[in-house]
Amino acid sequence: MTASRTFAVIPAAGMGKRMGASINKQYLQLAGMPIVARTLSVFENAPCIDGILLVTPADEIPYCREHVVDAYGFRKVVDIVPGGKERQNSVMNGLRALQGRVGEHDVVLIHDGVRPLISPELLQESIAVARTCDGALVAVPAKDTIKTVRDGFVIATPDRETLWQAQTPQAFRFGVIYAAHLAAEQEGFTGTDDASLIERRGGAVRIVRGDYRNIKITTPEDIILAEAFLAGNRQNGAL
Ligand SMILES: Nc1ccn([C@@H]2O[C@H](COP(=O)(O)OP(=O)(O)OP(=O)(O)O)[C@@H](O)[C@H]2O)c(=O)n1
Ligand SMILES: C[C@](O)(CO)[C@H](O)COP(=O)(O)O
Repeated sequence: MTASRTFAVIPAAGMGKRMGASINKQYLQLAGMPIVARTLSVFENAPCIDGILLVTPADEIPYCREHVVDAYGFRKVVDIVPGGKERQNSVMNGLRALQGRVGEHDVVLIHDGVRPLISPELLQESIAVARTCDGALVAVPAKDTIKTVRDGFVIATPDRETLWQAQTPQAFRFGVIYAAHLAAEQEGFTGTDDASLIERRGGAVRIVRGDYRNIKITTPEDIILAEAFLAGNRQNGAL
C-alpha cells in the first residue's frame, strides 16, 4: 500500500473589502513579506506537506505567480487556479484541480491564505487527527460571551462552555471533503467553513486545539496584531 500523502489547498481568492486597501490584502507587507507569501512559506517549509494548490482571483494569477510563487521560490505550489464567488466555491475549484493528482485517502489541509501565523506543529497535528475521523478542525475556546441577536434584540446566550471559534487549517481525507463539497454544491448549501459541510452530513469532526495568534487578517488592526505576534516569536527565537 502506498503511504498517504498530504496536500494543501490555500484559498486566496477573496477581495479583501474589509481591509479597505488599494491592493488586495494578501499582497500587503507583513514584517517585510506579502501576507500570502508568509502563509505559503509555512507550508513550503513543512516536511509533512507534499504539494500546494493555490487559489486566487483569475485576473491575479500572473501577478501572484511572478511576485509570490516565483519570487519566493515556492517549489511545492503545483498549480494556481481561479477562485469563485464565495470562499466555498474557491475551495471547490482547488479540490477539483487536485482530482487526479491525489488519492481518496490522501489528506488535504484547507487553510486561509490570510492566516500567516499558523505553526508547523498545528499542521502536523491536524494531519494526524484527519487520518482517524472525518475531519480535523483547528479551533480555540470562545473567550467572550456570545449572544444570538435578531433585529437588534438578544434572543439567546448560548452556553460558552460549548462555543469554540473555528480557524484553519481544517484537514480531511480527500474523498470525504470532495464528496461533501460536491453535495453542498448540488444542494445549494453555502457554509462559512469546510468542516460544516461534513457536519451537515453527520460526519465526525474532531477539534484540534489551536492558537489565539492564528488570526485571519481581515481589518487594518489585524496587521498591527500580526506584526506584534511575529515580533514576539522572533524574541522567543521561534522565527
Ligand atoms: N470568494 C472567496 C472569498 C474568500 N476567499 C479566501 O478565503 C479566506 C478567508 O476570507 P476573508 O478573510 O473573509 O477574505 P475576503 O473575502 O477577501 O475578505 P472581505 O470579506 O473583507 O472581502 C481568504 O484567504 C480569502 O482570500 C476565497 O478564496 N474566495
Ligand atoms: C474558514 C474560516 O476562516 C474559519 O474561521 C472563516 O469561516 C472564513 O470566513 P470568511 O468570512 O468566509 O472569510
